[in-house]
Amino acid sequence: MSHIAAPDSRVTLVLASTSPRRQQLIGLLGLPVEIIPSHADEDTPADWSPARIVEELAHRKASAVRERAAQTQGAIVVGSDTIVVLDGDVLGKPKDRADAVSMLTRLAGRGHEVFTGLCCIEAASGRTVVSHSVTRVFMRPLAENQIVRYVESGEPMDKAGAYGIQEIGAMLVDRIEGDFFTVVGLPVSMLAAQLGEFGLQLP
Ligand SMILES: Cc1cn([C@H]2C[C@H](O)[C@@H](COP(=O)(O)OP(=O)(O)OP(=O)(O)O)O2)c(=O)[nH]c1=O
Repeated sequence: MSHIAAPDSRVTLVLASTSPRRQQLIGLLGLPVEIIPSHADEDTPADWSPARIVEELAHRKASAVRERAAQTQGAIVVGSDTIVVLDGDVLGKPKDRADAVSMLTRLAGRGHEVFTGLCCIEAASGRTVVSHSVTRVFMRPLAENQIVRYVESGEPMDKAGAYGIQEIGAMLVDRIEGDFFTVVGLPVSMLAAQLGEFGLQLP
C-alpha cells in the first residue's frame, strides 16, 4: 500500500469499533490509529429517521470511549454506524440465517439505501462533528438457491442488510449510486472532510 507523508503527527485517530472493515479502511488516512472497541446501546425510538438513527449511534459509539481515549495525546475518536433501508424499514444485522435469507429475498432485484453515520470527537475538548452519507445500491435478481448458498457462506451474519459488497456479496450487486465506502461502513472521504474541521488537511 502506498502512503503519503503523515499529515500531522500530533493526532491519533481512536477508532471506536470492532468492525474489521472499519479498522482496515481508517488506515487509508495515513494517521496513527488506536482501536478501542465501543459497546454502546443501539436502541433508538421507532419513529426516528434513518439519518437520525445512524448519526445518533455513531455519536454514542464515539462518546462511549472518549474518556479512555483522552489518555492518548491528540486523540480524535471516530465512531460509525451503518443500516440498510428498504421501503422505510431499517434492516440491521440478521438475527439468524433464516432472517438473512428473508432480508436478501426482499432486497433482490431492486434498489435500497445504505446509511452510514460518522462522528468525530476531539477527546480532550469534546468538540464534536457528526454527519451521515447515503448510497443507493441496486441488487441483481437472485434465485432462492443463490440466496441460500450465499447465506451458507456465513458472510452475511455480521453485516447490515445481510450482505457484504466488498466480499462475495459483490456478485449480488448490479450497481451503486454514491460512495462505495459508505456501504462498507466507513465513508473515507467524509471522514477526511470531518477531520478538516479539526484543522487537519487530508491528503
Ligand atoms: C451493507 C454492508 C454492511 N457492512 C457492515 C458494515 C458494518 O460493520 C456492519 C453494520 O453494523 P454496525 O452496527 O454499523 O457496526 P459493527 O457492529 O459491525 O461495528 P462497530 O459498531 O463496532 O463499529 O455491516 C459491510 O461490511 N458491507 C456491506 O455491504
